[in-house]
Amino acid sequence: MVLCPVIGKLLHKRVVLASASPRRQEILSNAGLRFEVVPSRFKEKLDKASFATPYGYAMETAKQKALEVATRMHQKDLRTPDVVIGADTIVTVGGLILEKPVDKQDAYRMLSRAQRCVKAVAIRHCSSQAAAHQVSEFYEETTLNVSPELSEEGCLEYIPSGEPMDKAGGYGIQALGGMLVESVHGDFLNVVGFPLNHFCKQLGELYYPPRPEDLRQPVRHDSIPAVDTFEDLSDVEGGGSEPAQRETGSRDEKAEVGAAGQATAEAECHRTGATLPPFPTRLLELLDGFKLSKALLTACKLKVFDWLKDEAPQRAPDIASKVDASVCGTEKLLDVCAAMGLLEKTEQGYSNTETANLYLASDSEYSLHGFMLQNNDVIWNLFTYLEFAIREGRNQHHRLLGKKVEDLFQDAYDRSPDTQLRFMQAMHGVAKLTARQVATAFDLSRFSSACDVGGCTGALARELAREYPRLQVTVFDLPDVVELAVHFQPAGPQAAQIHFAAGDFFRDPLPSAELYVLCRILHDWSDDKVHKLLSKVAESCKPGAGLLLVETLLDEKREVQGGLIQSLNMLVQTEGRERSRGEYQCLLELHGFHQVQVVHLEGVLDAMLATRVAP
Ligand SMILES: C[S@@+](CC[C@H](N)C(=O)[O-])C[C@H]1O[C@@H](n2cnc3c(N)ncnc32)[C@H](O)[C@@H]1O
Repeated sequence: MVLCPVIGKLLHKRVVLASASPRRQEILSNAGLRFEVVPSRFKEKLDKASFATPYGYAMETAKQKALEVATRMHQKDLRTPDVVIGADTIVTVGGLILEKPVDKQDAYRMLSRAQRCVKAVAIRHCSSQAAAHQVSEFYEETTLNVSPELSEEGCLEYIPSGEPMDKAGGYGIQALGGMLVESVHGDFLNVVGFPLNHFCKQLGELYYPPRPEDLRQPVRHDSIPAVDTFEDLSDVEGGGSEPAQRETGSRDEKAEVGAAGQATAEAECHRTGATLPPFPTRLLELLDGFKLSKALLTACKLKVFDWLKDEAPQRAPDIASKVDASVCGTEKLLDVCAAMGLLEKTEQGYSNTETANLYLASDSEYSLHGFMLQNNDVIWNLFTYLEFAIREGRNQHHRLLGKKVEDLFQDAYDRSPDTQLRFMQAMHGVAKLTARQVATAFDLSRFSSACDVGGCTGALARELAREYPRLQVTVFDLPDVVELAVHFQPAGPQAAQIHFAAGDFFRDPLPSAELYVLCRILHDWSDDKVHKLLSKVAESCKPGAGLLLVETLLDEKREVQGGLIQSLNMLVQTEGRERSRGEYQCLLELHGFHQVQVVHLEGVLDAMLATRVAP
């Protein structure tokens, strides 16, 4: 299971680890990364004196390792991998790179001082042209403190075990030497084999905008002192009792083998407060997400933001009496709303933020209040059955309502004007936010008539009419929707361009038009019904007619979470699903619509325009 979403970004890429280190491989594959192992043959003979810092030396070595593998693979099978990961490890004391101890005195000198384990990592993003490769690089540094009680005597007792004599830094942390380490400051996995946390953050910076908590731990370049002299490192870090290995595995890898030893179990034994894993802030935020949503929805349901709109700040008891709720409960709710950035809290009391005035008050022009209520009263309840939805692979209306639901729109909701109106308010709020983008995604000026099939309140029709003053738009929807649509139609010059027609798009003829619009319609329905509806639209079209489709395309490059949540939403709520661009393209072509153009809109929607060709 891939827990770290950013690792998932690499799942469909050809990733190569330029290292034979078993510990490094274990850490990366435990994190869910899929990769091939191609150990680098780069000879670690760079002139250390030409680098200002040990970090610089390690970094260049890591980069060269990745480059050597990328080049060799390209030459060998003419297929450059997508990503090559190279790494190099050094251990320093007082700015000097440690070698294997030359004698027991040297071993004692090394053992009795704090050591820094520095791992440099180069992530090479390959293209077919080597010169165009991009390299992201970072290093991670972990300090190992040896127990101050460590006596020369204790140390000298340890040295004859032989362990320190072939390890860079003088001991193996997972072996006997772990007894000497009192604390580890920094990433423990960095010492074991690979700085997984920093690696994920680095990928996150590439694939997602950095989150504030990702930036919390400062990079510590300046904590690495300059180096005066370096010894030849070829014998260092090797776990060096097997010099023959040096040809195939790098000193870096052997350092890990030596350091990591019998990893996990012993790591547990030696774990102290300083070696605890990072606090799972993001995970706990995710866990709390449903409580925050419910607080937002409850504040909307109680119309808190209506009472505070354009008003002077009010105190909790005043609001409590207006919303008919307890003072202690209201105060807690208001405080959470303030923490979420929806209210401002001052000495004078609480007031709406701009966001609340714009979107959460029920009478604002771009109000999402209806959408919030739909989420609170219907979708929330459906999501309590998410586990069943996942197990059964279907929506959960039958469980919520305790009856069989054949047609989502005609059977699922009770068709009382109140619930119908709430649904329409929800659709209206979202449609108003996106209608302008939809209306302007393509040049539609060649059409003189349009039919918005399932056009609900006419929010999109209005924007189409505004954008194209000679366009006549018919909104086609179920009879009870058309009846209530009057509540959403403001007067204005566009009113004369918009007409409503009642009917069932699966059964009744569609109004004739040069352009048909299906906005957020197809994703509600099974493939069978999608074919049925597209056949009806195709039958109603003359050659040259247009079909404007607005949906969330699953495979488009966008902020992933929104599209995927929408997909889950469709599973829980509808008979349908979100589909990929390829799937829609096939559907359109099957029904005689060609020349498909796609425009990505802000948020999760995409618009596709296709032209009906002669059958
Ligand atoms: C998800 S809403 C989308 C509304 C609007 N297109 C938008 O993007 O805001 C689906 C719309 O299809 C309408 N609808 C559902 N089944 C229908 C049917 N059989 N015939 C006509 N309209 C239908 C619903 O009443 C609703 O207005």
